[in-house]
This record gives sequence, C-alpha cells and structure tokens, in this order.
Amino acid sequence: MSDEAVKSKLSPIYRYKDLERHAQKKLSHEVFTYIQSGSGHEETLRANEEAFKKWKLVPEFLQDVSTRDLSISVLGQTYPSPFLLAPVGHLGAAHPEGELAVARAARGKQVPYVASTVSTYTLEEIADTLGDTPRWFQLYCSKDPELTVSFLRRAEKAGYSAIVITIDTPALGFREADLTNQFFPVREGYGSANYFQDPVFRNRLDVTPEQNRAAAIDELVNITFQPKLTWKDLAFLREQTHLPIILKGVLHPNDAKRAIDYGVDGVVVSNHGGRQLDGAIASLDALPKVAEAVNGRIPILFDSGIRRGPDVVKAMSLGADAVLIGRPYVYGLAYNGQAGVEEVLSHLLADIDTTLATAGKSSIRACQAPEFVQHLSNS
Ligand SMILES: Cc1cc2nc3c(=O)[nH]c(=O)nc-3n(C[C@H](O)[C@H](O)[C@H](O)COP(=O)(O)O)c2cc1C
Ligand SMILES: CCCCCCC(=O)C(=O)O
Repeated sequence: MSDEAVKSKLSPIYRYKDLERHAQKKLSHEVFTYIQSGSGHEETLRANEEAFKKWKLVPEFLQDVSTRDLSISVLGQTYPSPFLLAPVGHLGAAHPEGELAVARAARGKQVPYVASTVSTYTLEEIADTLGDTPRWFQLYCSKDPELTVSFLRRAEKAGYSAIVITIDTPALGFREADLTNQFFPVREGYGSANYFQDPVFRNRLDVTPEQNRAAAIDELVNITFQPKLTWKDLAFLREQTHLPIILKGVLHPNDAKRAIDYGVDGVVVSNHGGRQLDGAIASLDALPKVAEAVNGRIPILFDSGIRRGPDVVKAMSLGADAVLIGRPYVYGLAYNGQAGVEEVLSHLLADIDTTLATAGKSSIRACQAPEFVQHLSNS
C-alpha cells in the first residue's frame, strides 16, 4: 500500500489525549518529551489546563445562530480564524518538513502563523510557503542588537506584518525532563537556520558554520537570550521598526501597563505553555487582571492550555481578542505532517463553530462578554 493510501486510512483524531498519544508513537522519547513537558515540577503546565475547568460558560438561547462568524479583528486586520499558530521552535524535530508543513496547512485554512526565531527553516522559506497567509515573526532579542535589527529587517522584507517579542525568556526555563534526557534541540541541528543564514551572525564567527558547526551552535546558544534586556531596550526596538510590536509573556497587569507606556501595540498573556517559570500563575487566571489594566487600549492575545473550542471561547470572554495554540498543532505535525496539522485546525474550527451554536452566539465577537463566563467560586 502506498504512503498516500496509508495516510488516507488513518482514522480521524478528535481527542487531545489521542492526538498526544499518536504523536508520541511517531517521535523519539527525547523529542516527544521536549514538546510535551514543562519546566520544574510542571505545576504551571498542569495549572494551565486546570484553570479552564474553573470557568463555566453561561449560554443564552433562542438567538438566531443559523450563521456563525468566527472572524476577529486585530491590529486593523481581519482574520477568518480566532486562533493563530503560536511560535514553536525546532519543528524539524517533530517532522522533516517542520515549519514548511505547518505553513502549508496554515495557508490552506488561512490561519495566521507566528514563525519562531529558532525555526528549522528560515523565516524567508516559511514566508514563501505561506504565500499571502497572514504571518507574524517572533523575536528573541539577542545579546547582539545588530543581529536583532538584522532579524527585524529580514522579517519586514519577507512580509511579516507584526513582531512578537518574547519577554519571558531572560534564561531558558529549568526543564528537568530535557536536562535528564540531555536533549537540547538546537544542538541536534533544528533551530539554527535563521542564524546561520544571517550576515551579522556569520560575521561574529571566526570560521563559517559550514566549517565549524559546533562552534556556531555554541555562539547561537550563548547569544540567543539577553538577560540584561529592560524596558529601555524596548524603546530602542520601537525605533527600529514600523511594524506593530506585540509582547509575548505578559502575566502581571503592571507589565501590561508598562507595555502601553512604551508604545507597544499588543500583548500576549502567556506563560510559554508552562515551559518557563514553574509555579507561575496559569495564563487564564492572569487574563482578567491584565484585561482590566489594558481596558481596551491595545489588543490582548492569549495562549497556554488551549485544547478545544470552549477554551477559545472562555479566553475570549475573559478579555482576549484572539488566542494562540501551541502543542495541539505540533502533535498534528508529528503524527501526520501537513495533513495532521490540517486535521487539528479543521477540528478546532469545527469545535469553535459548534461551541458558538450551542452557546447561543452567532459570532466569536459576541463571546467577548464577561457575563458569558462564571468562575466556580461565584456559582
Ligand atoms: C516545543 C515548543 C517550542 C516552543 N518554542 C517557542 C519559541 O521558539 N518562541 C516562543 O516565543 N515560544 C515558544 N513556545 C511557546 C509557545 O509559543 C506557546 O506560548 C505555548 O506553546 C502555548 O501553550 P500550549 O502549548 O499549551 O498551547 C514553544 C512551545 C513548545 C511546546
Ligand atoms: C537557544 C535556543 C532555545 C530555544 C527555546 C525554544 C523555546 O522557546 C521553547 O519553549 O522550547
């Protein structure tokens, strides 16, 4: 039987746990663990999903829900899907076609894609594959400001329409599972493309990455995170690009207020899927106070723990204008490449659509109402 025939015989996967299990079967122990795990004791990883169970939707019926609109508006753009694909690095570890397979799936469904700095393919290759699909670029501000500016210029040239600066990584989280496995994907060759192709990065090296790959990776690891980064550097970055800047990793309402003071265009309420500060507040629990602090002045995006349609709707009703998903699409990729990602996206879109119908809402925007959710402690 041909590969295509085998693929077409796979039964559809609806449950997140099944998706995770199928992905696990396809991956080495180290790669699966890298994707699935969180930092430390994984308190925050677990809290992210638990938080959704503490909020209950309160539907109102006898509304006309015969047509339902899933589109959202963020930063002056209308997107057909209320979720975006979160930046996830090293996707070549999950599937040989990595980010390109994800980009093809995103293009088919017109789901916006946020490309990671540490992608396996270059930001230009991802952009070419995405065609006219909306795309944002996630930036790790490195220790070398010239390299950071070079990434910005390349992203602008490749048609990315926003820059997502991840602020929750002054250092990589203490990831006990990866440390135990001694697994670091960039050392396996999965997240270096943007660096190795970059003239500024190449200039920092004594010999080219082609001549001494190990030394080039050491340099990448050494400079990727900048623990000295402060709000003042943000003012510099603001001057460097005309693109909207979105800060990813906001959990404290004070950071949301500072973001606005520094001219930032949006925030992502996120704890990096429980991979950074273990013991950090669940993303969903942080959302209401951030929304109160922002008070509609800039868009709020949300991620960490979204697994199904009602999760999307709960986050939107607590103040998000859009959400991002991480692990679900990565498992789809691992399990069945582009088709696996397409399957995950189709099922999530269908679940959101059904959630609207069964909640008496004709649009996702109508879900942005605090009275639509109730915390268990108030019931
Ligand atoms: C394997 C993996 C790699 C990630 N790489 C990045 C990255 O390169 N940049 C970034 O800002 N966030 C990264 N994240 C975090 C995601 O953008 C997102 O915040 C998180 O996955 C959301 O949680 P969820 O997986 O529960 O949906 C990564 C997450 C995973 C699972
Ligand atoms: C030096 C490269 C580190 C990449 C970290 C990618 C990431 O954010 C993750 O959560 O994993």
